[in-house]
Amino acid sequence: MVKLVMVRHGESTANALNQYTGWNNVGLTTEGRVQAHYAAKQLQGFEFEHVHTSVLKRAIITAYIIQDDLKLNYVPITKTWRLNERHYGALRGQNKDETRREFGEQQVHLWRRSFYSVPPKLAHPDPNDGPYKYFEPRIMPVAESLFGAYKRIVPYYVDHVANRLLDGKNQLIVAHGSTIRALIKYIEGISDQDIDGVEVANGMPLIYEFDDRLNIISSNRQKK
Ligand SMILES: O=C(O)[C@@H](CO)OP(=O)(O)O
Repeated sequence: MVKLVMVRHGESTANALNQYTGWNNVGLTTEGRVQAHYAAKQLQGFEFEHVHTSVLKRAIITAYIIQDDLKLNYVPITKTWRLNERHYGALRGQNKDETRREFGEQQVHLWRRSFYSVPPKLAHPDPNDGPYKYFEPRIMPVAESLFGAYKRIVPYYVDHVANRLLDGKNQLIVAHGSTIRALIKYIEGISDQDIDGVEVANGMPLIYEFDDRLNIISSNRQKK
């Protein structure tokens, strides 16, 4: 039996302001740090061979807090743009309630939770500097549906996480709401329609136990 644990970062400053975040690189609130420590507390005794996170600091800081609390700072960590949150395009930085008033509840729900809906696009991609400067410019999105994010997330999971699980080594992913929704969809084989109802809370470890062919033996995911 091998375990995969996925944790959404603790509350970010943008979460606290009810803003769309996506690839905006915001930090954790005090409450977010508390949630990261709480996640570690839930994972006492869990040992993992590798940590996977995004290049966004809210996830990286959460991962470091968990590693530190579990005294597993030495475990290798990979930071990859492929595990970044879904890119929210021109919605990023906007208040979610204000967009509900402007565009209606239904449109906002589609942007936030449907598999194929693409949020309004940026006129131009951001410059690919900072964490993205060694990647070819075409990786920079102007907006992503969950499907768009899924297409870049799942290949990373297959090549860098599933192979290690198949080798019997526990893995920890510390990432984002939509990144983890995409992975839940892939791992559980959830339909394009039903992924709409899947939510991921900040700092609550999602634990899967697999057999040696990566069939799910158990999971603590609460289903509606
Ligand atoms: O703003 C975001 O990037 C995400 C996660 O916080 O929000 P939503 O729940 O709307 O996908």
